Amino acid sequence: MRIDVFSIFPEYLAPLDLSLIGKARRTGLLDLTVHDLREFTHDRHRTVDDAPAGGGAGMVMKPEPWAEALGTLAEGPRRPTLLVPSPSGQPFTQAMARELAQQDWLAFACGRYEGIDERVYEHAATLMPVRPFSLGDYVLNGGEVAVLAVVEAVARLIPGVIGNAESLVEESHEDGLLEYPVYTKPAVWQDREVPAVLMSGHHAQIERWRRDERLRRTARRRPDLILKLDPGTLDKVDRAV
Ligand SMILES: COc1cccc(COC(=O)c2cn[nH]c2)c1
Repeated sequence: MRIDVFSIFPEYLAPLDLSLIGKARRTGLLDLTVHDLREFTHDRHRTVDDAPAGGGAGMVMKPEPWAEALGTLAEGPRRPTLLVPSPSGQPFTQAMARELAQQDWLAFACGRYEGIDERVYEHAATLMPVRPFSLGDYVLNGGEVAVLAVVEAVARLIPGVIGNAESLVEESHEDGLLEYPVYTKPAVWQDREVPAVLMSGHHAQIERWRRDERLRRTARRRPDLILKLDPGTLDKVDRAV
């Protein structure tokens, strides 16, 4: 997979050189490039923002640098999907992560200030699919932190990026339920015991306990997810409970 990220703070994306994502880049599994948006400005001050039309607080990102930057992605016939972190974007979910992990080429535009001139979205949409997305109902100072999260959520689903693929099988939100509680040694810690079933060696009982815990935890913390479960999952869990 190829990934291009455009930001006025490229150093914010330095964590993508670390750990499993860094290794995937070094081994060629992931072809990730971070671009400084200011490379696409031509004035002495490398200006990327200006006052909002209609007044109001803050600044808005100018269209020209973005158009030039995104234009470099449209020189050939192949085009990326452009993802734009934004408080007014479509909620990012594990399902979206799975969908994006199937793509060959993703691009990310990191907004700052009050946002990017709306005409950039309109112009970009004539060149490639454009998908504003939100990590949640809160406001960050810019898109870089959201890009770190989404690149990690997507890249870890690419075969070979994380070692043991089986840990991808049972994952939170894979089937709409939250994950069961996990334990490790010691068996007793500060007078707190690991649930006996997990020490029993009875795999069927352990599996049933884990399904029960996933449903219990989801009902308690995310009742909204219970209502969205597809019938197959509910039946499976019903049989288990
Ligand atoms: C596109 O313009 C802007 C402007 C300001 C901040 C940002 C960064 O995104 C978020 O703040 C966000 C993403 N998910 N939830 C919040 C983008």
